Amino acid sequence: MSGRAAARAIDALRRGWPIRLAADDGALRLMAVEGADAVTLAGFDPTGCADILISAARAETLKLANQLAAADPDLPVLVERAPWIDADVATAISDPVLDLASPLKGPFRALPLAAPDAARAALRLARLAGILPAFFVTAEDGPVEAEASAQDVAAYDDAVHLAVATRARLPVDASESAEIVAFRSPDEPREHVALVVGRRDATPPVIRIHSECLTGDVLGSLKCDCGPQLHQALHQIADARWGILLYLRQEGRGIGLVNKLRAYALQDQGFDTVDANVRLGFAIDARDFSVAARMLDLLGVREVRLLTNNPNKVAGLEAAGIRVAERLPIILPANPHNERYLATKRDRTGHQL
Ligand SMILES: Nc1nc2c(ncn2[C@@H]2O[C@H](COP(=O)(O)OP(=O)(O)OP(=O)(O)O)[C@@H](O)[C@H]2O)c(=O)[nH]1
Ligand SMILES: [Zn+2]
Repeated sequence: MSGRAAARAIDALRRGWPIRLAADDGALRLMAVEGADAVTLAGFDPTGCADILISAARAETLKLANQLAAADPDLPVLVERAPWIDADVATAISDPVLDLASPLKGPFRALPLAAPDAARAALRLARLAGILPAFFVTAEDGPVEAEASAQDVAAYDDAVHLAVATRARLPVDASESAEIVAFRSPDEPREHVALVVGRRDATPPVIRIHSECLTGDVLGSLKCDCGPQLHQALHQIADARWGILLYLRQEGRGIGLVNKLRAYALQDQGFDTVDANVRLGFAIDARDFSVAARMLDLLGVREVRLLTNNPNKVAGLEAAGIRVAERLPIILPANPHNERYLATKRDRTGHQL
């Protein structure tokens, strides 16, 4: 297993280069649909017969999902490459944001999937690369820029590889007595940080697990509650005896900034935050809280008082071996732009608001 192989495959996909992805059930030669054009597609697939691999949810929107009585409703779907499907049509097939502007023609035909495990790994790789989960696929051989296996993909963002990179004193607005600790893993580029506030003692710290939200944390977006929650959490932590803010680089609940902004574009079309993620072909929440548990472990913390309204965060942390002695709510007033978002969190993802 090699995180490095997965890192190379992710890099290649983001650049529009072909890769080979192998699993126990077979191998696929893949190129991302995102960013492909007539020239790159002809280079990848000179005979024009590469099929298109998409998520089950996207296949459902395209009325394709029930063509194959699949035992597993989450299995990716292979779309046959009809002669009229060029790079532009493939782009429209892969990107639900374009549905209103360019209604899809069809009819599309689903093909049996020869290597389901490799297909699943491909979709996971797309999420890690922050691209749309859609690929041109050929089963036969051809040139590739990188090769990885499903095991490489699974190992890539395993929290076990995280280690403390460095630490320094960092006085902040909420507390002058704070230390920042940065974490790195060898192959995965996202650098997570912890801010340890106050004087450590034997009591469980008050902690907040905050997932990066560029729009909310930096730009003051009113679409979510992230920015105000971050600042409120820092103050609640500073008011406690001691505490820790974990800042995880899991933007957009783990789908990356660009895909989150695609979800926002779908929300502009009327979908809520849950349906927007699903329509894009991602899980409702793709975050991995074992990262938070690993960071706490490296800080020598086994038991916490967790600031959250999200029962899945409590469950995720406990499943990863951290005892949650208490859940502390963190509730802020809504504004007209995030009212629906907060209602969706309450009604569809079990947030206790
Ligand atoms: N995909 C997606 N991500 C979003 C959206 N709005 C906010 N986010 C992301 O949601 C994450 C913030 O969630 P959190 O506040 O940590 O967690 P939570 O699940 O709301 O739970 P709490 O602890 O109760 O706040 C950040 O990564 C945001 O970028 C959205 O509409 N779509
Ligand atoms: Zn946000």
